[in-house]
Amino acid sequence: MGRGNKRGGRGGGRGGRGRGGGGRRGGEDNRVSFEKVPKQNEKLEKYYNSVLRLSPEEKEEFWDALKRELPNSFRFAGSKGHALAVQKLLISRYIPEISKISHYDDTPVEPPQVVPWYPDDLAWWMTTPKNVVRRFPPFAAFQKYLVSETSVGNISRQEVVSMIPPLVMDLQPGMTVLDMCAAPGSKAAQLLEMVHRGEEARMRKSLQDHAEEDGRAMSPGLGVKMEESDMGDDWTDNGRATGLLIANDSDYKRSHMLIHQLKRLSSPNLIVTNHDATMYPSIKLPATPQNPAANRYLKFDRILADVPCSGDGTTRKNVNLWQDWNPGNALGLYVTQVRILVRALQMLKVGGRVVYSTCSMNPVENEAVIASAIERCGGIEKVHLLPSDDKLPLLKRRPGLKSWSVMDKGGIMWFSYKDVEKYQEEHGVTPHTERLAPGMFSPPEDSPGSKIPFENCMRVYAHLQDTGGFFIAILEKMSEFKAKPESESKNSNPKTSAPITSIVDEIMSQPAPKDGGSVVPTIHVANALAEPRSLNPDEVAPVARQNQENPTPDATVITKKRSIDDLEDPEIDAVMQTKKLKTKDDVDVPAAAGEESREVHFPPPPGAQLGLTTRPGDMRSDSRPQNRNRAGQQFEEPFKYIPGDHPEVQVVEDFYKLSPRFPMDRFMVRNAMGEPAKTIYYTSTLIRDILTENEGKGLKFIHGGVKMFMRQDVQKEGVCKWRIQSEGMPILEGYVGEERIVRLYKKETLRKLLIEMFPKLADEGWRNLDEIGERVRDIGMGCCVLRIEPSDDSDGFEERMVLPLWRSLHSLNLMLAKEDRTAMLLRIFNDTTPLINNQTGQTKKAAEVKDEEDEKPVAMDDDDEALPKDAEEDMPDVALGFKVENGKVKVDTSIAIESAAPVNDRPTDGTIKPGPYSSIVAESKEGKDHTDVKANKINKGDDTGGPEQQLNGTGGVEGQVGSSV
Ligand SMILES: C[S@@+](CC[C@H](N)C(=O)[O-])C[C@H]1O[C@@H](n2cnc3c(N)ncnc32)[C@H](O)[C@@H]1O
Repeated sequence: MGRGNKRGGRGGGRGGRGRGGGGRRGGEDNRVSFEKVPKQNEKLEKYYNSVLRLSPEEKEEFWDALKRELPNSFRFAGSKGHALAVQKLLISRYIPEISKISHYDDTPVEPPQVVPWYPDDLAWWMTTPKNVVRRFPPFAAFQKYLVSETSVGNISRQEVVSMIPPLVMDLQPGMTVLDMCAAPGSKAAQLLEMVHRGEEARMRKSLQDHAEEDGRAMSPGLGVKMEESDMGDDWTDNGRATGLLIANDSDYKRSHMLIHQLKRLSSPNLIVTNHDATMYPSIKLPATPQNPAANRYLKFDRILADVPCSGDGTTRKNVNLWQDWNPGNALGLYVTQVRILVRALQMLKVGGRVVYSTCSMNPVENEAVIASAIERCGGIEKVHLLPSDDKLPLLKRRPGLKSWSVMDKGGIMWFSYKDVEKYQEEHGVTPHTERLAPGMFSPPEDSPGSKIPFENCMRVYAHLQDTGGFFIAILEKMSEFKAKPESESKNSNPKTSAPITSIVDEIMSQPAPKDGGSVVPTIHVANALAEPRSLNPDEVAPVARQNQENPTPDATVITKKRSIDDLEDPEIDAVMQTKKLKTKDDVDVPAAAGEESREVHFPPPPGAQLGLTTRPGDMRSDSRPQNRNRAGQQFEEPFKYIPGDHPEVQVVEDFYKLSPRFPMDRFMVRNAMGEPAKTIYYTSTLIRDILTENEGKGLKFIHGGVKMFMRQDVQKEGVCKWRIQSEGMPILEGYVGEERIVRLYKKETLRKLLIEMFPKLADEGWRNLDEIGERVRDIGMGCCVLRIEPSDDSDGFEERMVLPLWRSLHSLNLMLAKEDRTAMLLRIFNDTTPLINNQTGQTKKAAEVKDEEDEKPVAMDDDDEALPKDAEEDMPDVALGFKVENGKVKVDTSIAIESAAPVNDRPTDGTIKPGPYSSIVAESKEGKDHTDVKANKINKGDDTGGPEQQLNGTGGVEGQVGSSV
């Protein structure tokens, strides 16, 4: 059921969404501004009218479609089972309602429809514009559902073409995957879901298989039949996913957007890094017992290179492109795009695949980049451009271009580089032609490049299925190669090469070791030093980039989905880094005399051993609160693993009666001391190995690990102060002993727990809690696991869920953030009852402050750029101390400890936000007094404060709704 035909652009039909009638527009602002922007650009039209070779009839459809606003699309995210459950609601509850709406203004309303080529009906789109859905009252319930499920990560508002690249990667669970340019992270989220595909079912099966050995009662939900095909092949770790996703972005702020996006998936198999992808560093792996002396480096099974591009496929969303498009944009990006793709191919395993994608239609950024990268990596014997026609058969697309012309900055079309050379012989290099390079042109007929099967690429145009424009190519590495230095490639622009380039080229062209390890960017600067010296690519990169790319205004092009403001940051950072890296102290350690090639890349900065790390973005080895560099970037706290026999781990093991089959050697903390202070994280083994092996080597790891336990001040002896976090729950709950389990079967009981915070247990209050009343009355204080079991009962659940519960002295509380409670109430009960907070006055007040903060606007689309509301939360922990002086709690920023307060309550600048502290005067190290904060009582860990405040009043709870393992 192709939607393209239904709405088919072509100037006919309704002329696209929102065009019918002349009445008042439903969504004013955006739509009006969309319609106001003149959709003409002479050069753009001239270029694509020529280069795409569309028939006159198709040209009309093409331009019509590009001028219409984009359909409203979304994807059900998370594990397949859970995504399908949320999708079912759309079908059963909301589509029937929307079907009753015939028109808004004069425009007919179509209910959402399935995107035909997306697997399992998990992607949907609708013609009614977002603004209408937001504001037209009959859509209110549907809008609430969208907002609520988006806020908890069950729905991703993503443009449909942006969903394509992950789908053609053939990513299997267990694989190692790199997303080189990942922010804001909608594709990375898809990739991470694929890394975890089948995990839920496998873990259930594994628990089932070991129930007897573990001496655990089986939950009814665990016995359900599972399709073998849903389980995948990743069995080596008791069903837990063993694969890995590294999501990277060179822009520090954007890499934190990425954390925000991906954190919702609570994956212990994820690392976020912040590197320039053109020189992505090699990642070391631990030596094997068989060959302890050999260096091993991580190579990837799959890499996504969704590179920065001119974005001219997004005119339907970024309407200003009509005004801003300029042929120089693509020319400015080509070099970076080729470098990213070459680096991707270097870091692949033999047999591994790179998917290269852009939202540009320009062959200079697409086919030309593919051809240039293949040429530099040794030709089509080394790298295959794979066919893609077997992928997503219902997706309408066109094959890649076999030949194309290039438009220079002035709008002149050139058919070959020979013509450019001839022109330049006569006129010299002009500003319009200076950026043209041989590799931007289609390979000459007699060259090896002409054998590249460009038709294997996918070109998606707006008019084919009413989408944005996109380009996708799948490349497979056939054997190892030594990449040609850029300066030796006949495709590069000879006029923009600079001597330093060869240094970078040499770094980037290191051959991979035969053992399947990866390239170590090690080079020798023979003339400069008596002994060979290794250089850190970060040292030379920005210089090389500047020399080579010779930035002009064109170099700061509009990369897709980025505002001009956003663009300035990386450039500034690069310059700042360049300046900084020129200092002697940052120079790499010389290799030992006589050593052939020492693999010292990204050395620990001077003083790192002493805990005095100062380089921007390095993993910090110190714990000083001096946590920002001049560019405002935060330093990262180190990742320190704690041994399984650590006393705190032992306490946890004992309190929760964890099965001995649970791996206790994957707990990690983020402070230099390596001591559990506030949060204990959990990661997969591979992530542990990577974070440990590369510590202090200059890799910019900015996120890794799932919060598993959070410290809680509890006054009663014998109560474990480590409460389970909802994001860690799916990983742990199957291993928790019966002593800490509460089973719930009735929807009505859950509804009470969701609506009412801190229901009282004392004074017979437990009687109101139906089937769990007696159990929660009798269970010991502290954290427990609430298992919501499915049953056939009319008041029973279809889906199994597991949630953390806190038993206080006199009350009980579900450890869920407010938006999670609200989303669950809506999803399970279609209930919008306001929440009741039984906290005492002061605590409640703090809760309201937090609620107000929650109201701040958030990006509604996962493709959108707005900094997420909890971006600050995503910032690395800041180590701060507190001291009591004259009866007042003061901040001592010189003390390097992890605070017991939730991270989002902790001051980062010497000031204090309302949090679980006493009435506080915050004081910075410099002794400056800050505003007196009306805050909560000191955390007493009881009904008068403590855990509840941290959970609902003042933040500290994040995570997924209804972990469903
Ligand atoms: C097209 S966007 C990526 C969109 C992303 N894949 C997604 O699906 O949400 C390109 C990204 O590349 C980043 N970028 C630009 N130059 C880069 C470089 N040299 N290395 C790594 N990332 C880069 C930009 O900050 C931007 O976030």
